[in-house]
Parts: sequence; structure tokens; C-alpha cells
Amino acid sequence: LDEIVTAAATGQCGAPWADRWMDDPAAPLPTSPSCHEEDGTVEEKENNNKKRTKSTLATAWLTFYNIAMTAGWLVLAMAMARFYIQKGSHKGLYRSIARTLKFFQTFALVEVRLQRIVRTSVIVTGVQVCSRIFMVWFITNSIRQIQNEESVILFLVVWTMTEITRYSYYTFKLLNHLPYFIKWARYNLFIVLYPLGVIGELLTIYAALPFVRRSGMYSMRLPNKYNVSFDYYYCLIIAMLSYIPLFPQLYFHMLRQRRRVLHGEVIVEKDD
Ligand SMILES: CCCCCCCCCCCCC/C=C/C(=O)SCCNC(=O)CCNC(=O)[C@H](O)C(C)(C)COP(=O)(O)OP(=O)(O)OC[C@H]1O[C@@H](n2cnc3c(N)ncnc32)[C@H](O)[C@@H]1OP(=O)(O)O
Repeated sequence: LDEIVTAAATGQCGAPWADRWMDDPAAPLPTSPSCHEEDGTVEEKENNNKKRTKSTLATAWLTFYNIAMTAGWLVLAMAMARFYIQKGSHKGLYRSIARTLKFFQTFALVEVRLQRIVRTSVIVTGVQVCSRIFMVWFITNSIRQIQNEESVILFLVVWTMTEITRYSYYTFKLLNHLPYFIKWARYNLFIVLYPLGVIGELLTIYAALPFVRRSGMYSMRLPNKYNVSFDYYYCLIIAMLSYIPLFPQLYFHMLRQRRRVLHGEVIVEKDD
């Protein structure tokens, strides 16, 4: 076993079958892991080359994506700081950064599919990204009257701090130059920022309720030609209630990741 693991880890000539064995431990082991046996067929070599090219392309793409997202959230942070310094008030701040925020937060949708190349969870990432997009497009952007609420600024500041730390963590990690303070920040700041972000989001949805009820936006009342009724007001109440079962799952997921990354604990997570 040591021989197999060492071969796979060091990329020695025995690595192709070692890789295969690590992918499928049930596969029969060769009697002797000699280099000549495993120089392999031309087909095997081509496959290995393709795999290597794919992983280099994936890493290059991920690095570009994470640099772009770090830059995007840094631009947002600077725009917010500049607005506040110039105007001395948060009124109008959301409108001034709305476009950039919508662009970068919506772009994060690609992360839901990242589990094909990194060890991220599709469910956790899906809930996180969808709830953010819901907050941006269907609450804050759609209801002008709440855009100047303090709670909007609260979740904006918290999201911005989180994302600058998170994307710069991924970037430096991919470049194999991860400063400890970024790793520390990625897996510690969320302990306070996550609940604060949730408070900001819940207060914002709560502030939206009276406007939604009065305007009847995004709602369908009976009778109508589809014979379907939908009340956005109750949909928002359900969304608020869904934080009760969902948020603890996200929070405990991050606490588990923290133990794994900062304390080296081996965590066995259930498959998505
Ligand atoms: C449709 C309407 C729904 C309405 C109802 C909604 C209810 C919702 C309830 C809950 C809502 C929560 C709202 C959230 C608000 C906030 O965000 S507040 C601000 C504070 N937030 C945070 O601190 C977020 C912290 N949480 C996370 O970061 C998430 O768990 C995550 C974003 C989903 C990330 O999870 P995960 O990927 O599992 O963790 P990591 O440890 O970061 O990564 C695991 C491995 O994957 C690699 N990886 C992941 N992404 C990338 C990437 N982009 N590039 C490169 N690599 C990546 C990462 O490096 C790890 O690799 P290994 O270390 O090798 O394992």
C-alpha cells in the first residue's frame, strides 16, 4: 500500500496504475508495480496527458475567476467607502453600487457547479448563492422603498468583507502562497459575520413586508385565466422561516470546514 500511495503522490513511473487503484480500490492490483509494465499503452499515456491538460486548464480558469471576484468585491468595498466619505450618509448608497453588486453576486452562480473540480458542496453553495441572489434581485432591487434601510448596509458590508476574504483565500491557495492571516480570517471571521449577515437580511425582508402587501407585487390573485394564486407576501414569510432550519446547517458546515482546515481534523461529510 505504501508503495502505491508513494507512487501516486510522487508521480513515479508506477503512478498510472496507482492513480487507477486510488480511484477504484476494488480493482485488481498488478503483481509487480514495475515501471516497464506501467509505462502503459499509448492510449493510457494519451489519457493521462488529457487529464493533466484538463486539470491545468481548470486551475487556470479557477484562478482567473477568483482574482476577478476578489477584484469585483474590492471595487464594491471602495465604492461604498467613497460614497459614505463623500456624502456622510448611507442614503443612496445601494443605488450607487447596485449594478456592480448585481453583476458580481449573480456571476457567483457558476460556483454551484464547482464541485466538479473542487471539494465544495453543491447543496451548501446552492443555498448560499440562491439566497443571496434572491436578496439582491427579488427584495432589495425590486423594492425601492427599503433600499435606504440600515439593514441593507449591514448585509452589504458583511457580504463584502466575507467575499474579499473568501476569494482571496481561494486565489492565494491556488497560487500556493497562502498567508496565514488570510486562512485565519477565512475560517474565523464567519463566526461573527455569518449571524450578522443573516440579521441584516432578515431585517430587510421584514422591512419589505408592508410594501409587498400593499402593492401586491409578484402576486397572482384569483380569479385569473390560469386559475392559480400566488402571494409574494406569504412567500417572503416562508423565506424568513426557512432560515431557521437552513442557517444552522450552513453555519455548522463552516464550523466543520474550520476544524478541518485550521486543526487538521478529518471530517467525513455525507455526499450531496
Ligand atoms: C430561493 C430563495 C431562498 C430563500 C430562503 C433562503 C434561506 C437561506 C438561509 C441561509 C442564508 C444564509 C445567508 C448568508 C448570508 C451571508 O453570506 S452573511 C456573510 C457571511 N457569510 C459567510 O461567512 C459565508 C461562509 N460560508 C461559506 O463560505 C459557504 O459555506 C460557501 C460559500 C458555500 C463555501 O462552502 P465550501 O465550498 O464548502 O467551503 P470552503 O471551505 O470554502 O471550500 C471547500 C473546498 O472547495 C474549494 N473551493 C471552493 N470554492 C472554490 C473556488 N471558488 N475556487 C477554488 N477552490 C474553491 C476550497 O478551496 C476547499 O478546498 P480544500 O481545502 O482542498 O478542501
